[in-house]
Amino acid sequence: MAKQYDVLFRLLLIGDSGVGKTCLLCRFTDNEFHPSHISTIGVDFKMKTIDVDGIKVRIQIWDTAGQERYQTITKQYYRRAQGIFLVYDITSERSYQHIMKWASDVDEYAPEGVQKILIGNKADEDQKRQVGRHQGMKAVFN
Ligand SMILES: Nc1nc2c(ncn2[C@@H]2O[C@H](COP(=O)(O)OP(=O)(O)OP(=O)(O)O)[C@@H](O)[C@H]2O)c(=O)[nH]1
Repeated sequence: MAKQYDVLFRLLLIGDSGVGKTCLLCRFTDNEFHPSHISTIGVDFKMKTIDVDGIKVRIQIWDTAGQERYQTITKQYYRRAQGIFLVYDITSERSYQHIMKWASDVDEYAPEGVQKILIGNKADEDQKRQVGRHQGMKAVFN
């Protein structure tokens, strides 16, 4: 049987509960959006294979629970990540302030040199924005 992919990347979504991590993942893998918030319990993952210049790249994205009570479990997944998305909600100043905490967890638990991307989610809710565009663009990582 032909190999289904050439390279595999393990990516991780982290951020406060309710910022929209699961929704980002569903949009990316299935192009779906669910308006309800069903909190992730522990961790979950989805995969998608994309073609990059003829190379089959399998992306395995781990979706973690933002709730404090699952953090002992979720931190165990940082170790194997090659890339980490740190997600906040532009309508929640609090979720943005917590990015510093999430970033320090990455420094502590993820491999050195892991790639980090900051995502300001819920961009469609601009009228409720609490985090300015420039604020979001300011470097929050070392
Ligand atoms: N308006 C708007 N709502 C969104 C967006 N993304 C997610 N939501 C809503 O925000 C709520 C939380 O989304 P989830 O994806 O479940 O949040 P989560 O970060 O995975 O939460 P936990 O699993 O508890 O960590 C849901 O009601 C979503 O419908 C977005 O881009 N725009």
